[in-house]
Amino acid sequence: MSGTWTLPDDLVLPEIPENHPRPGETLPQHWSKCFGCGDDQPSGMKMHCTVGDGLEVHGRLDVATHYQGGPGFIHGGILTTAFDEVQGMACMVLQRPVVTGHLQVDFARPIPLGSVLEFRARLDGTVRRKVYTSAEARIVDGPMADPDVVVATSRGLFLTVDFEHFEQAKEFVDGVPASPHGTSSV
Ligand SMILES: CCCCC/C=C\C/C=C\C/C=C\C/C=C\CCCC(=O)SCCNC(=O)CCNC(=O)[C@H](O)C(C)(C)COP(=O)(O)OP(=O)(O)OC[C@H]1O[C@@H](n2cnc3c(N)ncnc32)[C@H](O)[C@@H]1OP(=O)(O)O
Repeated sequence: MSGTWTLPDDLVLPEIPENHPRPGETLPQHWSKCFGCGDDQPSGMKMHCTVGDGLEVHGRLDVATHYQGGPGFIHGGILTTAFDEVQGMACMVLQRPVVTGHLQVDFARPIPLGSVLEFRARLDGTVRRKVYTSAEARIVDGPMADPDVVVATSRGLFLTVDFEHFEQAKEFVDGVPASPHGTSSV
């Protein structure tokens, strides 16, 4: 990673709640209209995440042709969105809503269309409402697949918020969500 990112010394590691999905199990979407994970968002990426060991979460993304940036390669914003999603999902263990405060991505290798990306994200610890996360991506299938090569990395700071944070925008939710506000997994 070339960016600056320093983890604080006083990080707290959360306990994994009894009702949290176990390793290998799928994490529920946090919001059905979410562009990253929602199954009621036709234009979205529909990413699914599973629980890994400890505080790790795994996600996959099929790099579709309409995710194109430069000719033949993924758009950097799409890759950033995928990191935002899986790192946000790594915060789900806290069982509180979070929003992204800061996200920094290093694009280490080009990622061609048709790739299948595997993401490994983790919650590194919390300080008060601040949630520190990190993640890597690898191409596990497709034309330039090499699961030993990290093609991108990300560091993200999330902030826990109250549900009221989303109340102020509820008028703007499009259509009728499949899982109404406040009845998602947490
Ligand atoms: C999207 C969730 C839907 C609801 C689902 C509900 C439950 C699901 C559970 C979990 C969610 C699971 C998965 C989520 C997956 C993906 C989600 C994608 C997430 C997004 O895509 S979300 C959209 C983009 N996101 C925003 O739309 C945020 C806009 N923004 C704000 O709403 C405010 O900006 C906010 C709230 C971030 C902070 O505001 P605030 O007033 O609450 O907090 P305040 O300023 O007091 O800061 C407190 C401490 O954080 C430090 N701090 C703050 N910001 C910092 C920064 N940028 N860099 C470094 N440090 C920062 C301060 O320095 C201080 O630090 P200290 O404690 O040390 O003093």
